[in-house]
Amino acid sequence: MSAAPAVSFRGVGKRFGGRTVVDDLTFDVRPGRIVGLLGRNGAGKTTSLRMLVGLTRPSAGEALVFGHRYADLPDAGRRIGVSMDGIGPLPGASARRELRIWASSLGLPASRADEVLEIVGLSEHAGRKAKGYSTGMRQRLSLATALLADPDLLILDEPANGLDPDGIRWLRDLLRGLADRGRTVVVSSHLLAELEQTVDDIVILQQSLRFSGSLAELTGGGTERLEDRFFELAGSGVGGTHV
Ligand SMILES: Nc1ncnc2c1ncn2[C@@H]1O[C@H](COP(=O)(O)OP(=O)(O)OP(=O)(O)O)[C@@H](O)[C@H]1O
Repeated sequence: MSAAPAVSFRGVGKRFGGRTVVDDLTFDVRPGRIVGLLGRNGAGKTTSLRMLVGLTRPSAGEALVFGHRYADLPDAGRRIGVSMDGIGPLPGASARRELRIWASSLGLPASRADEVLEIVGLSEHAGRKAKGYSTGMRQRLSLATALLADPDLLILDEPANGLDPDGIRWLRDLLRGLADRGRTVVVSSHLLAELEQTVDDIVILQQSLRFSGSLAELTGGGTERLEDRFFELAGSGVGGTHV
């Protein structure tokens, strides 16, 4: 397939102070794929996603969405949906009101707020203040925000955190449905078993790139477990010998 990549990291590096936290990261994400970004705590996943959406400036290389830096991509706010800590509606008003404000800033009709609340299963709680939401409900609200403009590319940092088993299953179906409609999803997660059931492709990051390719390629067509391959490629952890 010759479609231009939805996401390209080209020699991306990031240093904070004198410390390198992302080193020479290069990989592409093809449109219509669900890609799992995998790495231990502190591996540089969030930093990499933040560089992709222009929230952190790379120290080297470039992180591109649809061939452009985020800041230079026309209509970036509508083409790219982001669910990440620190991005999303402020929790002061009701979820519906916050989403309506967000929709308006994207040039979308207010009715879109109720549509995405329905999609993420929050319709019943739409009138409640988001600051009273549970962790899982906040996660759903963050996803609702990312989905508002029905974007071409979704960038989701740990979207399964706080979701119950029903929520995790729902998220999996949601992501698959989006990919079936040609959308691209980049999702970071620690939940290896969950990722194994959800993604097409895997990127393993441990400061530098350890693997980029299809899940099938990584697991020998399912003959090896993702968890085993992860430990082989990411090296031994610093937090102990048991998982
Ligand atoms: N603004 C910052 N200033 C200094 N160091 C930072 C900053 N942001 C991140 N770091 C450091 O960069 C490294 C990578 O952090 P990052 O949040 O990208 O990792 P992660 O893979 O997302 O981890 P986790 O799975 O724990 O969320 C960490 O050592 C972190 O402390």
